[in-house]
Amino acid sequence: MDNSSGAHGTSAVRVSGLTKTYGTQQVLRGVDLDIAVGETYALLGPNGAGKSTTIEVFEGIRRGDTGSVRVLGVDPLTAPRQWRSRVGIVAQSTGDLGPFTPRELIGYFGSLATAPRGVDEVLELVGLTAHAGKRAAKLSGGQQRRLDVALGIVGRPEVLFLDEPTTGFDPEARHQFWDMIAGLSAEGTSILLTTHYLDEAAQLADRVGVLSGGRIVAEATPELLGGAEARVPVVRWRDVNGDWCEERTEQPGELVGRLCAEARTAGLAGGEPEGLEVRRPSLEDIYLGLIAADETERAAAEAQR
Ligand SMILES: Nc1ncnc2c1ncn2[C@@H]1O[C@H](COP(=O)(O)OP(=O)(O)OP(=O)(O)O)[C@@H](O)[C@H]1O
Repeated sequence: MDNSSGAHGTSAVRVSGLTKTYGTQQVLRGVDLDIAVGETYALLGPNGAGKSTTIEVFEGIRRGDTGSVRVLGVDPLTAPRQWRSRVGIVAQSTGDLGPFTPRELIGYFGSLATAPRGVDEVLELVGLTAHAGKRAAKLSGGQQRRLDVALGIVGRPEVLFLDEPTTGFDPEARHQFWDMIAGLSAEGTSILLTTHYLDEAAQLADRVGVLSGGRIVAEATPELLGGAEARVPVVRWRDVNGDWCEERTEQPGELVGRLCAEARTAGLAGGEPEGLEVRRPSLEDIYLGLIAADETERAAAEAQR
């Protein structure tokens, strides 16, 4: 059924020109995405950028206005019933799970799938074994989120959509989650996740895309996002007057050597420039820079109208 061949081989998700307007607010202005089978893709963007809207269109629970959407080669809106069992969904918020326990819920969701994972295996994968018999409503926020993830993966989906999956997780749970996702990815699962944690995107994603102003404004591997220029190290120090100085340079060692020589000449204690630090911009710095640049560009375009 899936014969769509994208830039990275066969596509798990292939979207072009997706637009969506709520009332008078145009949220998506032409989203293009091509996620390969087996790829893990992190969709980043500020609050309200339209990440959940995009994912909901891919899940077939929301209708885009225009554009072409194919998930596993099929239009989610007209997909046959068996397509659903090939797609796993972890929405941003889950409804009331009633009086049931994780074991019962995982068992029930698994019974709807053609080749489900075992209930104990799933409980173990999401770290809920010790809470398998508690009522879902009595679980902590982080434990309920783990249960959401469990219900999304029990059917052994080929494509997994995760909308802010680790919100509310403690650091240990996030690391366990990352290991679990790495395992699913190694099994060949295609994964699209949204997250506000840039370390999570760097850890998990083969590629990241930045959604801003209704479009994907940057897309690359986490190591290459924003280009080489954005990764130039930044040297910060206080000058002899105590004022903060900052310089971006490809040769931080050379600059530091010069600053040390100047500090010695000025007779500073130990010949050390005060407050000296050399930093390579993190993925978060680069992401924030891309968002700020896009907002400035859009404001300028708006002002010219
Ligand atoms: N059903 C709806 N009706 C009207 N407006 C909506 C609806 N759903 C979302 N919106 C609006 O569309 C915009 C995008 O929302 P969306 O939830 O897709 O963003 P998001 O990138 O997922 O944000 P967040 O990071 O906060 O989860 C927001 O301004 C939101 O208020």
